[in-house]
Formats: sequence, C-alpha cells, structure tokens
Amino acid sequence: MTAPIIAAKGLRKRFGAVVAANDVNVDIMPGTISGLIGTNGAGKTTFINMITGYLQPDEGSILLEGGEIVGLTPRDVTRRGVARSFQIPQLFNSLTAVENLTLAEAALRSRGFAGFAMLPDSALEKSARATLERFGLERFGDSLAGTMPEGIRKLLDIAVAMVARPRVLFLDEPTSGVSSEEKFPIMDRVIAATRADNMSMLFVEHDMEIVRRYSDRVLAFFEGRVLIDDKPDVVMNDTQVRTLIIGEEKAHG
Ligand SMILES: Nc1ncnc2c1ncn2[C@@H]1O[C@H](COP(=O)(O)OP(=O)(O)OP(=O)(O)O)[C@@H](O)[C@H]1O
Repeated sequence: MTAPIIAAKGLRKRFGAVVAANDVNVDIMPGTISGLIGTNGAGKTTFINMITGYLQPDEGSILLEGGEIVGLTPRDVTRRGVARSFQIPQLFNSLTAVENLTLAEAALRSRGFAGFAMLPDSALEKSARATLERFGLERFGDSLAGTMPEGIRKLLDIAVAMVARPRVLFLDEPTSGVSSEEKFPIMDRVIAATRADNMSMLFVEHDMEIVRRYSDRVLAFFEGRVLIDDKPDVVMNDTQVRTLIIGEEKAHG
C-alpha cells in the first residue's frame, strides 16, 4: 500500500472561543490533486498554515514522509519539500517577474536575503526564464510585478512557490480575484506543471466547477472539521455539502 506523503492527525487549533481546527485528520497521497472546499471561516487557511509552519497546532501531529514537521519554521518546512501560495500574491511589485523568481531561488540557496547579491547570476536568470516559459509567462519576464494583470500575478506567484521544486504544494485560492475566463487557463498551467513533476497539490477553491474539474479528491471542511473526504462527484452530491457549503459558495462567488 502506498504511504501518504503528508499525514495530519488530530490537529486542533483554537483562537480564543473560535475552534478553527477540531480533530482534523487528512492524508495526502503522492501525486494526487486535492480540492479543499468549505464556508468562510471553516478552517481551510488555518489547516494550510499549520502544515506549512505558519501556525503551530495546539494538538496533533503532521508527518511528512513519516517525519514530524510540527514545530519547524516555514522556511524549514519549505526546505523539506512543502511549498505554498497565499490568497494574496506575495510578489515584490517593484521587481520584474525574472527578478522575483531569481530572488526566490537565491533566497532558497542562501540562508536569507544575502541572496540579493546573487541577482545578476546568469544561471539564475536562465532558470527563471525557463520557469516563466513553463507557465506561459515568458513575455512578462521584464515586466514589473506591480503592473501585471491579476491573473498573471497569481500565476507568477505560484511559479515563485514552485522554484523550491516542492513535492507537495498548497495553494490558497489560486483563482480568487481573477475573471472567470482566466480561471481555467490558470488552473490548466498549474495542473500541467504539478503533474509533470509528479507533485502532490492541495488547493482551496470556492468555484465548484474548478474543484470538480481539477481534483482527484475533494475535502469539505465545516466549522473546523472534515465533513467529508471523497471523490469529487460523491462530495458534490452529498446532501450536507450541498446544504451547508455549495449553497453558500454560490452566493460567495
Ligand atoms: N490569527 C487568527 N486570530 C484569531 N482568529 C483567527 C485567526 N486565524 C483564523 N481565525 C479564525 O479561525 C476561523 C477559521 O479561519 P480560516 O481563515 O482558517 O477559515 P477559512 O476556511 O480559510 O475561511 P475563508 O474562506 O474566509 O478564507 C475563523 O473563525 C477565523 O476568524
């Protein structure tokens, strides 16, 4: 039997009276794409924050290929092969696309922002341009990140996360804030890159058409718990999911 690449067990997290994670158990299998859905405040971002080291769970364990990662810093989690994006792109707006990518790579290779010194490195630039090509962004190489359309910024932000060549990638609302015509091309690029590297990917998404089309399995969160974890059709047709989540998400999106 294949072992999960990530096994989250018994995760709990409270913020005062709010229980954001209430005994969350999730296995992520190698090479799979998981959609994560849930109402606003269901605990989706909290879950990603705990896995990627941005939040420490109050209780529970997160195993990456069998090794505990609770307690590691975000940087150390990234170094072990788990990358992420945020709801809002984390780009340097006054730098070009190539500079954003080379900076990310330099920072990974070095131990911090001493990486700035490595910006003119032609090998880094070549690698950045190859990444841009992979995402169909080559014509934006010399554009400033702050001047790009939102869909391009989202894609560039994901490309930056992938500089680490992660084995597992977490995307927090990769298509939020972009037009409905842009959503599918963005997902097509991201999924192609994910599959080409046999990466595991989990993405938070409010658009049910995107979830249905791109997920191998879907996790539905409600009030800090996993309501159901199954194939997309099973989850989408589940009565509780339809009543508690999909109805509300239609209004949301
Ligand atoms: N740092 C924090 N301090 C206090 N409360 C928080 C904090 N982070 C999250 N919460 C609360 O925990 C609950 C879960 O939040 P979370 O952001 O994980 O939900 P979500 O499912 O990602 O929602 P959305 O779809 O709106 O992004 C919410 O009630 C939220 O207000």
